Amino acid sequence: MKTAVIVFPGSNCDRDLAVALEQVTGAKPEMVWHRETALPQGVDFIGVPGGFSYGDYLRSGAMAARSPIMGAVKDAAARGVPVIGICNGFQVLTEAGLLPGALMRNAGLNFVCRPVPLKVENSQSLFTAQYDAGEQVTLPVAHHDGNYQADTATLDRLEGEGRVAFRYLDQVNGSARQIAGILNDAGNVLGLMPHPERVIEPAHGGTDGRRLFEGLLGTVSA
Ligand SMILES: NC(=O)CC[C@H](N)C(=O)O
Repeated sequence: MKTAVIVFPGSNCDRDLAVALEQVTGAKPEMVWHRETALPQGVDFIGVPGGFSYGDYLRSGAMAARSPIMGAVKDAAARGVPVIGICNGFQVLTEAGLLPGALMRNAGLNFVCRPVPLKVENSQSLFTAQYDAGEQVTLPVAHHDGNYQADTATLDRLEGEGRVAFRYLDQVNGSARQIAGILNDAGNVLGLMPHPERVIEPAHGGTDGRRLFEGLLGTVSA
């Protein structure tokens, strides 16, 4: 399986994601610098990592969404290649129009950095097939712009189409309907604020993130 991790100036979770992908797939991902215009031939999975791309200037993810590589990411997503955007990656994917809504400043205006309990709302997606529906998991968050907002019609559509993948059990950042992660309409793009790549082995203090990557292994052809 060929995986790729996009790297922007200011990304800081790219290596954590690379380690997670290597542990689960057995192969190192290609690290793709934002100035590239093409992805590795035959890429099976694309990760857009967390961090502070372009220093979060303008709006978190706004400048990265306009990087040269994002054209290729959009083309791959349109072909059905699974794409995950974690934290800043989620912000990039909304800014790029690959996911609806926006990540606003946290309601409490604080940077929130702690493990949070979540409910797996959809266990049928490419990314969540290894979880049980309604299962509670704990994943860490670390962000100041995690307050997911969209208009009511969009929120209703996300709920109605089973596109809310993860929901916070507690109020963490002011997100509408406590949404922590959403899918695109085709189901091959996931954006989530919590960091599954930070809890993949017991030494991390938890392993609840590992099954997300293992689920992909089972659904993406080798
Ligand atoms: N960990 C991250 O990806 C941080 C995301 C983003 N820059 C924020 O603070 O909201």
